[in-house]
Order: sequence, then C-alpha cells, then structure tokens
Amino acid sequence: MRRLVFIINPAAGNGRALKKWEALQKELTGDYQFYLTNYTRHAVELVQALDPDIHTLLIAIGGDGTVHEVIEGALNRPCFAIAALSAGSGNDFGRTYTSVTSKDEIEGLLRLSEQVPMKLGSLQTTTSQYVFVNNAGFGFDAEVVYQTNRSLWKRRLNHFGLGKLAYYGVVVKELLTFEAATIELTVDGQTHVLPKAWFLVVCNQPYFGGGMKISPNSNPADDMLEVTVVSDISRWKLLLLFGTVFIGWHTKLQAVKQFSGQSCQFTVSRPMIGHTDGEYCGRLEAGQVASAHLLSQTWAMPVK
Ligand SMILES: Nc1ncnc2c1ncn2[C@@H]1O[C@H](COP(=O)(O)OP(=O)(O)OP(=O)(O)O)[C@@H](O)[C@H]1O
Repeated sequence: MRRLVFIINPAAGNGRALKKWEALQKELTGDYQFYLTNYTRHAVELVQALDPDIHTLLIAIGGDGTVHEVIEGALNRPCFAIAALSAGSGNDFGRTYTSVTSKDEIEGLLRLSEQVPMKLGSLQTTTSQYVFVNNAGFGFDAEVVYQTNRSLWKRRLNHFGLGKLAYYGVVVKELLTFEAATIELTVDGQTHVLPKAWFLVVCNQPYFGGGMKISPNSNPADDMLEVTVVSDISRWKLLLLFGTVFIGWHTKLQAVKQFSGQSCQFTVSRPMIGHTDGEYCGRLEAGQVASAHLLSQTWAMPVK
C-alpha cells in the first residue's frame, strides 16, 4: 500500500480548496500526511522534502498552479504518483489526468499499483527555463491572466465570491487595447510567419483557460507538442472564437493555425507576457527567441 500525502493550497479557488480539504479530512480514517502551502512554489519544496524511496500517492488539492508545483517537486521521484482533487478556478488538469472527488476514489487509487508515465513540456526563454504540465503561452490570454491577478478589483470582488467579474472586465479591456504582433514560429525545422497574432499556446493536453478544448489533438502520453496560433482576426471575432472553443468549432476557422511537432522556437515582433499552466512566467521581448520541447523526465499518474 502506498503512503498517502495531501498537499493543499488553502488560497486556491478563493478558499474553496481549504473547504474541500476540511470536509474530506472529517471522512478520512487511515494513515495520511497533509501539508498546507503558504506561498508560491511552497508545494515544490514540500514534495522535495518527502522521502523519495517510499511509494507515495500525492493528492494535490487546488487548481492547476498547485498541481503544476506538486508535479515539478516530484520530478526524478518515480515512487511518487500524482492525482488532483480539483478546487481551483480553472482545473484543466482534472479534465485530462487522474482526479478524485471523494474518499472512496482516493482509497481506490491507494489499493491500485498501476501508474503510467506522463510527459511534460519545457519552455526555455533567454533568461529562464520552466516546465509545463498543460500548456505554455504568450500573448492575449497570458496578458489577461497577468492583469487579472494583479487587479485590485479581483481582491475586492473575491470577498463577495465575484472574482470572475474582474476576469471578464480585463478580457473586455484587453479586447479593446491589445496590440497583435507578428510571430515567427518554427516547428520541427519548418518556419511559419504569422502576422497580426493575438496569442500562441504550446499544448501538452487539449484544455486551457478553464475548459476550453483549444488543442483537441494533444495527448500527454505521446511524443508530440501542439502549437496553436490565433492571428489575423478582428477583436469581436476573437470574442466569438472563445465561444466556439468549448464546442471545438474553432479548429475550422482560418484565424486558428495548429501545428504538431517535437520542438518549436518562436519570436515576437513586440513584447508579450507569458504563462506556464496559467501562472505568469515573464515577458518575451521583441526578437528574443523562446523554445519548447518535451522533457525526457516523466511523472507518474495513478490509473483508476
Ligand atoms: N497560501 C497561499 N497563499 C496564496 N497563494 C498561494 C498559497 N499557496 C500557494 N499559492 C499560489 O497560488 C497560486 C494559484 O494556485 P492555483 O492555480 O492552484 O489556484 P487557482 O484558484 O486555480 O488559481 P487560478 O486563479 O490561477 O486558477 C499558485 O501559483 C500557488 O503557488
């Protein structure tokens, strides 16, 4: 039987993760350990401090940022298997990878010994290297996430459970003011010049932005990454495009270009904000090269 460890981000989902944990804890009967995160990247440190030789089921309670940190901490620790109890605002991880909702499901995973290796991506900029479990992107969507998280309105509205309103406000503001750029993208040696690009996202799994199936062909168990670029589209059509993503029609639009390959490099003609798994990862300056590929290291996913 595996050791059971919970990593909980009490701030995720505007406190929803903590509430879910408190409810679950009342039901738990067997042995387990749990840790609450206090700050960004604390989950990475907590996982790295665990004895790597004990077979462990790690349950990350939070949103995609929390699962991302738990997986990053578990790299090079093949005895650790990771699942999520989704409690954030986006929760794209749980749409593709193993997630649990109840004590019974957790006990089921504890009894099972099967786990499968999962690939994750690496994003390299001129200054830093990042990993991503779901996706990494630059442009409009990253700008929206960045502006929302910095917004005073988000904090104020969160008190009333209305944090999403701040997000929609930023979407409208960015729709009106965002300046598209030319992206030069090379995928497996083939170069594409994409003028008036709004954003580029490199995907390891289909979902981004909280349930938008932007990259239907992405599969984290294969050796490929998919790159989606949205370019040459009017501001209001872009809004409509976000609506069609939920039903998968966006792939038929001329403005949506999709590429598949083992690695890619790209440059932008004006600075663009970036994210990995929805967390800010710096700014790509005009002319600087960023690249992405799959890592040879894997993390282990328990199978239900
Ligand atoms: N105690 C804490 N207080 C505030 N932030 C924390 C704390 N612990 C971890 N974090 C950070 O919170 C961020 C968001 O976490 P996560 O994505 O899991 O939640 P979320 O509610 O889904 O947020 P998002 O709005 O990004 O989707 C992560 O970057 C994580 O490092």
